[in-house]
Amino acid sequence: MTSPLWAAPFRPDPVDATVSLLGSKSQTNRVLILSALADGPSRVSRPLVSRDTVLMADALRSLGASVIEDGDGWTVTPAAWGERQAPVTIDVGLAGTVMRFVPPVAALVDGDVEVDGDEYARQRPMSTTISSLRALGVTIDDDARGTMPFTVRGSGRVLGGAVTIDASASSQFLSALLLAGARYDEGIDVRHEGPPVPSMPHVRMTLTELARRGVSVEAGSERWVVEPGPIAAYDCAIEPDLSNAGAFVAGALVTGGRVRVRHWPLETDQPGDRWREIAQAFGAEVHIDGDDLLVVAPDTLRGVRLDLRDEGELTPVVAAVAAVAAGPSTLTGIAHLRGHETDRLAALTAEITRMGGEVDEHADGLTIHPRPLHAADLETYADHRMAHAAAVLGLAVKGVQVHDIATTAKTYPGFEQDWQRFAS
Ligand SMILES: O=C(O)C1=C[C@@H](OP(=O)(O)O)[C@@H](O)[C@H](O)C1
Ligand SMILES: C=C(OP(=O)(O)O)C(=O)O
Repeated sequence: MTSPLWAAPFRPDPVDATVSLLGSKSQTNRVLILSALADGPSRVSRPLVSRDTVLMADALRSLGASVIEDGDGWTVTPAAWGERQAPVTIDVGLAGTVMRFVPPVAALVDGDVEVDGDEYARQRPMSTTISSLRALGVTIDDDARGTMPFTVRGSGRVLGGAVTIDASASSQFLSALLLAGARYDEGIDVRHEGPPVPSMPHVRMTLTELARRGVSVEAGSERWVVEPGPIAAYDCAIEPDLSNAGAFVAGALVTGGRVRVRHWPLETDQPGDRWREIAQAFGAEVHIDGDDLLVVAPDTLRGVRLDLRDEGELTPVVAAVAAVAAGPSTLTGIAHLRGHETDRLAALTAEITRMGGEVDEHADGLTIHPRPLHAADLETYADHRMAHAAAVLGLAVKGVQVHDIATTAKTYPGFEQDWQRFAS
């Protein structure tokens, strides 16, 4: 590992901080996709501008849309879908939302669109994207391994109609088809067959954004029908990212401190809203104060038992808190995390163990037994949330250094500076 080590700030006494958050990655990338498919220009206020969302904007530009930065936001003008276009390659980085949401849109271009990404992105599951698009009439060239790179050979239109998928490895397979489906000739009628779909709040976020743009969707528990038709242009402001809020809530918890998170949305589809319940499960007091969230840590953190199937992306930071709690914690429902930025169950086990902790790794979760932890140099596996988890552990344990803290730029440019301020 060649990147410089970051000395994580250690805070032996309670933090007492107020934090404001950047915009939501998941909402920004949905809004970009839908604006690019809409029937006129849309303005996006306070978008997240980070690696994942810039990659999305660039991908949509490569497909003919325009995304122009102005003031505190972006104006998105749709592409002329269906027109002939020279071959392009889209770089998805390590962004699940880009690798899963863009191919169903790329199929609306008349031309070849190659989809590729970071080295580790080439290991993330993509077979459901490939097989579902094929079933809907799209030609795709791949090497039959169910991963990137592959080429979508669009003909300018997609027939659409009924398709059965297994979205148990990622809700993004389902969201992707729902986002583009209204622009297919027959719309889309998706049925899920298999173990439960994870991250259902993210699917609800997809449905909310579609409803705002006048798209008619019949949503069941295992079947979703999107009528063909226009997607209305829509101006919106992006909510603060509540999953990224988790690091600060966790920082308050592990130091026995308190944090005020500004502008916590009172109604939201974001899975990060569950931090209110998670903090309480660890023993904290949680209040909504005006439009802020206030979290006051207990003297002693209780161990927790949490099913995180719906909020899998919170797991690394929850696990970091669990590692310094007073009793054991069990996190379940998260087998799909093995296909995230890295195999997060293996990564968390390795890094907590590296600090002297004890973790039982299960097929679909973790049991974390608190042990006295010691300093260590923590790996982050190109995973922004492993970096957040490392920062939280470093706040609680003196001498932690973190490899590649810059990986946080995936969803949070400026994380190091904000964390330093929070910790001081
Ligand atoms: O649709 C989205 O914006 C996301 C869905 C979830 O993916 P999985 O269902 O693969 O967990 C989540 O973990 C990811 O960070 C963002
Ligand atoms: C799983 C995550 O990201 P992605 O959108 O790349 O899947 C995440 O942000 O925790």
